[in-house]
This record gives sequence, C-alpha cells and structure tokens, in this order.
Amino acid sequence: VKVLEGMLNAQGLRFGIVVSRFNEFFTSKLLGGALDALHRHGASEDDITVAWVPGAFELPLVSKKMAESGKYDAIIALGTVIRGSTTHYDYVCNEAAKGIAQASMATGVPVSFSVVTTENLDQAIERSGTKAGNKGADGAMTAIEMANLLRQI
Ligand SMILES: O=c1[nH]c(NC[C@H](O)[C@H](O)[C@H](O)CO)c([N+](=O)[O-])c(=O)[nH]1
Repeated sequence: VKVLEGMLNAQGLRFGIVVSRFNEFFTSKLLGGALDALHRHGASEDDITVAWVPGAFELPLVSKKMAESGKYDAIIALGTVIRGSTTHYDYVCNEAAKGIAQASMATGVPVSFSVVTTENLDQAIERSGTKAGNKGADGAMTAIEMANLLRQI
C-alpha cells in the first residue's frame, strides 16, 4: 500500500498570505499566528508574501491572482466575519468560502480557508489566539501539509 501524506516541513516552500483589513483587530492576530507557524516550521522570511485586501469578500480574487502567478506553493486566506455586526453576513461568508475554493480548484494551488466566521465577538476572540487556538496558525499548517502532499502526486 502506498500512502501519500504531507509532512509539516515548510523549508523551501513559498507562501502567499491574503489578509483582510475589515475586523483588523482580529485579522492581525490571525496573520501573526500564520507567520509564527510558518517560521517555526522552517519557512524562510523571504519566501512569504503578505497581501492586504479591504474585506473577506475580496479574499478570493487576490488568492486566485497569487495562485495563478506560479510564485507560490500555497496560499493562506485570512479574514474575520462576525454576524453580530454584519448585515450581509451570509453573503460575505458564502462568497468568501466559495471563491477561495474556486481559486484553489482553478489553479491547482492549495488555498487554505482561514476565515473566522462567528456569531459574536467572544467567539472571534476565542479563535484568534485564545482558548480555541489561532485559526491563522491552523491555516498555515494546512498550507504546509497540502503543499508537501501535492508535490508527491
Ligand atoms: O471581512 C469582512 N468584511 C465585511 N464586509 C466587507 C466586505 O468583505 C467587502 O469588503 C465589501 O462588501 C466591499 O466589497 C464584514 N461585514 O460586512 O461586517 C465583515 O464582518 N468581515
């Protein structure tokens, strides 16, 4: 039986990170978590590029542009959408999720979906570096694993 699985070694891998400014109080924490995870798994600072977009709705377009550039082994999409303060919560979340998946499928480059979608501020706090961990770090780990796995297929 041949088993394929991505190791968690980021050495030599090139990463694009797309992060939204909306709810920057949280997204900056997600970015910090992603950068820390990449660094501690061996990624070089020179192999990481961060692009800021206005909101989660804009994550898919820049994710796709980065992915199709051929410059990155994986993309990490970071955002925070909180229903309590979002009139069009469902539209923003659904379009972000759908668009990020399409960016990955259309280009063959893994794009990890690390958009925190919560009912309220407390839940966003929990996922941005407190008791529920850091979703940005989780997205970085997914990107490392997927980049290594795809190299074997
Ligand atoms: O990233 C977010 N964008 C949000 N809206 C902006 C949206 O992502 C686009 O930037 C905007 O619609 C312009 O295209 C949010 N809210 O509406 O509350 C939100 O909670 N999070």
